[in-house]
Amino acid sequence: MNRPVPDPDIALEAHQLCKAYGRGRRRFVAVREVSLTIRAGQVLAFLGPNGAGKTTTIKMIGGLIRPDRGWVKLAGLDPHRQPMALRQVGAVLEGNRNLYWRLTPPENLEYFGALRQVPRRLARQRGQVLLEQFGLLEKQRTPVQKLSRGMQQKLAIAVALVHQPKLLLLDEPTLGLDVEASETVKALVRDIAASGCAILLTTHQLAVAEALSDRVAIIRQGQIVAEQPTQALIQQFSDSAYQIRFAGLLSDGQRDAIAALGATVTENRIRYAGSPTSLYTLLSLLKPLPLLEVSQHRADLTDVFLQLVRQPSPPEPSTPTPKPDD
Ligand SMILES: Nc1ncnc2c1ncn2[C@@H]1O[C@H](COP(=O)(O)OP(=O)(O)OP(=O)(O)O)[C@@H](O)[C@H]1O
Repeated sequence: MNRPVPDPDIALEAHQLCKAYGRGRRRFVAVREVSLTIRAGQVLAFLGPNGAGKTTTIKMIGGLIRPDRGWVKLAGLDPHRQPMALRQVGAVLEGNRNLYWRLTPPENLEYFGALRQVPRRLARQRGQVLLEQFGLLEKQRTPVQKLSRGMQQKLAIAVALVHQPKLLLLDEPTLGLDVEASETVKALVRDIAASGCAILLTTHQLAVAEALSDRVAIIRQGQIVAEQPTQALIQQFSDSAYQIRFAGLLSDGQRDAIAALGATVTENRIRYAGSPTSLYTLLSLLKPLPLLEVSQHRADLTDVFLQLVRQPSPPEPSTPTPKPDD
């Protein structure tokens, strides 16, 4: 049988990953049948409450822990069987852990490049390009420990890119940064994706996830409960009804005419779920009362997230068979 040819556009494919910790009565299933796909240039926000299974999933993707069941492909290679697969991935997982504090930015880029088998000269060249792109050229001679937190974060991301991975794992990229540094890092993340690198973003900062992601996957108690394009998911949770706020008192005639259009009046508010065209008819019925607001409720990712993670618990599926090395 012919082997399927890997799709060069797919940077990450995780298929039905399962992982349990502990044994016997202490056995705990942390991740159940999690599947994720990220294409080149896409940003997937992987969200979930504390303890939902994000880190466990990411460790399986990064080849750090072996799944009990399921498989991972990084640009078509399995990180648990083909060590070359790990060259396809860059990671900024725990703050500034991937930096040497006594070394300068170019020395860090060269050192970590060498660890990833990038020839020294090439690492130096790429390092200069990255330092320029990330606005760090003027700090070339400053050891990392003397850089600001925002600069350290930018450098950590640059270091994760020096071997030109196809997938970047990015954990809380803007945590602890001020507004300006956050905006700079967000712009860089967009540039990295635009250059074709796929990004798996984990964060509890849902506004950042909403601003950066093309797709969102939400995990809860080890299971994916939503996986969709970000804007489509938000739209699904948004209310298309109009809210109209006015001042003054409605006459009985106005009330009847408004009710006849299917709108409901509560004190000085009207809720109207009809067509945008007949909205104008409704607004003209309010004349001459002053209009204070006409709006539509649009959900944000926080509304979506809270609704999804507060739903009643999913049913317990059968757990995977424990492995001897658990
Ligand atoms: N080495 C381990 N041994 C036993 N249980 C573990 C281990 N690592 C994680 N767990 C448990 O697995 C579950 C998932 O943990 P995980 O770290 O993957 O969650 P998370 O979504 O990354 O959480 P957070 O947002 O708090 O970082 C938790 O209940 C955690 O206690």
